[in-house]
Amino acid sequence: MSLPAKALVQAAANSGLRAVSVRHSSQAPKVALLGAAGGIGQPLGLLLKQDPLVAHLALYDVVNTPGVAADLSHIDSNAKVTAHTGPKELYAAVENADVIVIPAGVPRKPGMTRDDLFNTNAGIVRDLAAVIAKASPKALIAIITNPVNSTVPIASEVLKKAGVYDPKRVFGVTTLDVVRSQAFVAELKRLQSTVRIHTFLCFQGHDASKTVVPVVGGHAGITIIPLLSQVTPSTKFSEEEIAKLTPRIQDAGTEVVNAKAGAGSATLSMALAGARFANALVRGIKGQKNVQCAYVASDAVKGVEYFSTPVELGPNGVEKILGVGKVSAFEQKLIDASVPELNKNIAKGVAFVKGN
Ligand SMILES: NC(=O)C1=CN([C@@H]2O[C@H](COP(=O)(O)OP(=O)(O)OC[C@H]3O[C@@H](n4cnc5c(N)ncnc54)[C@H](O)[C@@H]3O)[C@@H](O)[C@H]2O)C=CC1
Ligand SMILES: O=C([O-])CC(=O)C(=O)O
Repeated sequence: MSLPAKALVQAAANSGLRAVSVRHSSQAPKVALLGAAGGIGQPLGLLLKQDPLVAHLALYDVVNTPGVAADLSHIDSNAKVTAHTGPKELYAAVENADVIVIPAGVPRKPGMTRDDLFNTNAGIVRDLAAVIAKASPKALIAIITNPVNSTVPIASEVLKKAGVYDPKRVFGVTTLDVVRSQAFVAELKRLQSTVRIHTFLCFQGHDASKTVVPVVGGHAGITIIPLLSQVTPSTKFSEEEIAKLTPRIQDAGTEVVNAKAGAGSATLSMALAGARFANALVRGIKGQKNVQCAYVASDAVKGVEYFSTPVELGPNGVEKILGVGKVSAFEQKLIDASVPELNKNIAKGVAFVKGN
């Protein structure tokens, strides 16, 4: 691995990419969660309620918010919980928010692609972004709603139309791809390094909580590109392992959709990933710079306007786009193949807003 790439991954590890920080400051961050009563929203609300950095958790949904808020408000952590239901209460939910996390929208069923959600979810994200543009134009916006490759351009276009767009403040959440990659790599390498001493099995090697895998590109199919050449601790993979792991990571969302057999898509792992990313944004706001992979407006890769890479987060959102670093020939091919697919997804999102 090249030195800059190594430094980048090390920086990610050191920056607390994985850990929930417990440092307090005098600021009192407000986090608004839109889609709070859903499959992701409820466990994500639970995790955010327990994040010591969150002072106010504003829960918004079109249904069932009061029950979720009453339930969460009985947890003995410091975050104040407020409930906001229906479009009339959206403004109050997002007003003065530092971070807005959006898992509002429908999930996939078996046989669907993420793009099949576009017709329903594009309008949801557009309408939420329009209110955010008025009520909280400086908030950092973390979009979970699929298809992320298109919903991020949709929100961005709405903010542009309103004259308040700041490319450093709009994020597509790709943390689940990172979380999964870290889980799968650690599992594979832990199994490989299990040794038998007499009758005991001794586990050596990869600790999932210390494995760091950058994932770049976007958040659908071939646009999800795990950089296995940049794993830390430094890890060797055979060509066969790379050929198996890469599509497993790309199709991991579908693996969950199929296993849930019509009952939705990933919710629990996504809640963890969303909470980790929201915590990183809040830490950045508080001046604790840290590195995360996220799908943002980016010039990291030629010919495409939005791309996920490791980015440094700080008080104003994206402080620095760290790029893809040194990649293998295999990974470069995947990056090249992702560009036309991403451009299609981005153009569809942009046209949705401009045509309206
Ligand atoms: N970025 C990622 O890695 C992932 C993204 N997702 C996506 O997250 C989204 C949500 O998934 P789930 O929570 O499982 O779905 P869900 O159907 O369980 O929950 C969605 C919630 O959004 C609410 N909602 C619908 N329209 C709304 C609006 N206009 N304003 C506010 N809330 C609204 C619903 O009432 C519901 O409570 C889906 O689009 C799914 O594809 C899911 C997993 C991973
Ligand atoms: O696969 C889906 O539809 C939900 C999702 O984005 C994921 O789990 O990565």
